[in-house]
Amino acid sequence: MKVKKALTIAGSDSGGGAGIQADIKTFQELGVYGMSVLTAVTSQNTLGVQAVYPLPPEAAARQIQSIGEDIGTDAVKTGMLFDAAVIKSVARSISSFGWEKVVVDPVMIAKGGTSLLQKEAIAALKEDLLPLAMVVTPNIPEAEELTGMAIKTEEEKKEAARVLHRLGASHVVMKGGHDEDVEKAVDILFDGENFFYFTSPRIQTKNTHGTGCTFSSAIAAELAKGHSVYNAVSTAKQFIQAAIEDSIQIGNGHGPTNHWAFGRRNQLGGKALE
Ligand SMILES: Nc1ncnc2c1ncn2[C@@H]1O[C@H](COP(=O)(O)OP(=O)(O)O)[C@@H](O)[C@H]1O
Ligand SMILES: Cc1ncc(COP(=O)(O)O)c(N)n1
Repeated sequence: MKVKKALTIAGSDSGGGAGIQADIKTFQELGVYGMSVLTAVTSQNTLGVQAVYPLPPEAAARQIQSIGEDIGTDAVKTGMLFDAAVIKSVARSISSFGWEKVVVDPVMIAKGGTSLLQKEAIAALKEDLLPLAMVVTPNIPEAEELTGMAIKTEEEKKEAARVLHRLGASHVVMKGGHDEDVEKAVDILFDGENFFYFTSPRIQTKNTHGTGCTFSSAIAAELAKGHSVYNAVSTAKQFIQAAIEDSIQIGNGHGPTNHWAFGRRNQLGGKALE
C-alpha cells in the first residue's frame, strides 16, 4: 500500500498537546505517514512550559538528511525552531532536498508567555525560511513581529499578508484565534492576488493548547495528499474547529484539542462522539 508522507520539524511538548506530538497525531488522523525532526525538547504541561532544552543545529540537519536520503517526504511543516542557527540549518537542508510543499508556522511564544524563539532569530525566519514557504501561518502577534506593524483592523491584516507575501511566502494565512471578535474566528488566506475568508463560530473554551500546531500540520497533511492550498486550508479549518469544539479533559490548565474529533464526525455523518 502506497501512502503520502509528511514531516514536522519542531519541538517536543511532553504534555502531548502541541509541538511534534500534536503534529504527528494530526498527520495520522488525516491519513498521511508522519515523520519528525526534533529541534528542542520542552518540559511542558497544560499549566505552561517549565523548561526548554534546545538541540544543536546539526542535530536538525542530520535528522533531515536521514529522512531525505532514504524516505523522502510529500510535505514539510516547521514549528518551534528556537534560534537563528537552527532556522538557517533547517532552511539549508530543506533547500538541498528541493522540498516545495513547505508550511511555516512561525512559532514564537507559548500561550503561557514562554518564549519558544529567540528575539534575534526573527531576522533569520524572514530571510532564510519565509522564501521557502508555500504557506506561512502567523497568528496576529507573530504577524506583528514579522512585519513590524500594529495589526488591529481587517485592512491592517490584509496589508500584513501583502508584506509577508513580498518577503517570499507564496501564500499567507492570517489566523484569527487571537482576535477580539467574540463571535467568529476568521482566518484570511492571501495567494498574492486574492483574499479568501475562512470563518467559524468562536468557541468559548480554555482548551486551545496546540491549536496553531494542529492547524498548520493539517494544512501540510492535505498538501501532501495533493490538494490545493485553498482546499488544504479549508480542511484544516474544519479539523481545528472540530478539535476545539470537542476538546478533551486533560490536565489542570489549558487543555489540548481533540485530534480524533474530525475523523469521528466524518464517520458519524457530522455528529461527534460524546
Ligand atoms: N476559540 C476558538 N474558536 C474557534 N477557532 C479558534 C479558536 N481559537 C483558535 N481558533 C482557530 O485555531 C487556529 C489556530 O489559530 P490561533 O489560535 O490564532 O493560532 P496559535 O495557536 O498559533 O496562536 C485558527 O484556525 C483559528 O481560527
Ligand atoms: C513545543 C511547542 N511547540 C509549539 C507550541 C505552541 O503551541 P500553539 O499551537 O498552542 O501555539 C508549544 N506550546 N510547544
